[in-house]
Amino acid sequence: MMPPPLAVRAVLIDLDGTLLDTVLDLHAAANAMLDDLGRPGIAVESIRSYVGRGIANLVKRVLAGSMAAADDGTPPPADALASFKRHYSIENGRNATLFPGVREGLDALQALGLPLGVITNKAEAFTLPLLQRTGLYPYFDVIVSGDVLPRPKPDPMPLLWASGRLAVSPLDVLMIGDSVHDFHAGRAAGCHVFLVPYGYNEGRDVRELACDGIVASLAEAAERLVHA
Ligand SMILES: O=C(O)COP(=O)(O)O
Ligand SMILES: [Mg+2]
Repeated sequence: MMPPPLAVRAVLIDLDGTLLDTVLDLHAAANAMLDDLGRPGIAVESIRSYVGRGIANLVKRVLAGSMAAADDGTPPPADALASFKRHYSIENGRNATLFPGVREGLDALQALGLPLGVITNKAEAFTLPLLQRTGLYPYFDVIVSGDVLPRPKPDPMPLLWASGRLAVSPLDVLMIGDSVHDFHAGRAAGCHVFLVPYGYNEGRDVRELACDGIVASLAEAAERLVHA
């Protein structure tokens, strides 16, 4: 049986793994960087699990071949990071695709009169061109990238800031994401949280997380909402 509809005043949505499948572009940039460094390439499946904590952490994980490389608090080597950024600025959006139900879902959310935002850990220099190239940019009233505030997801700061920009209480906001970072950021901000099972989540199953709903698509998320 369907749960009763959730009443909200705004919806914030994660980018990589929720709106767009960006893993092929990230994979191409990672392999071009490894080639610059004279190192062998990496499998696309590794990239899929390494996405989610921003580009500096992605580069560290690619160089180390390990998820844990993101946790040591050091920056990545400057030459590797510069190479990745140079290649990603060319690859960004080339092979990125909307997940099924994204456009229908965004149209339905707009039809409900809900303001929409993007909350991503991707750097702003890549977020804005990507949203423009994929035609999603006009849907959003606020876009918060990973490098525009002192603390990115899983900190609640980007969600609290976006809620303020939209002049709504975070308690009336739904965060839709694909990962444990979206879940923790949403919970800490006091937002409702829906998760999609088709994204990246660092290789783990989002069903392990006690969120307010697992939705197969953004279209299904929209069906479960009403405007408060
Ligand atoms: O880690 C990244 O670069 C972006 O990830 P996000 O859009 O899922 O926050
Ligand atoms: Mg994501």
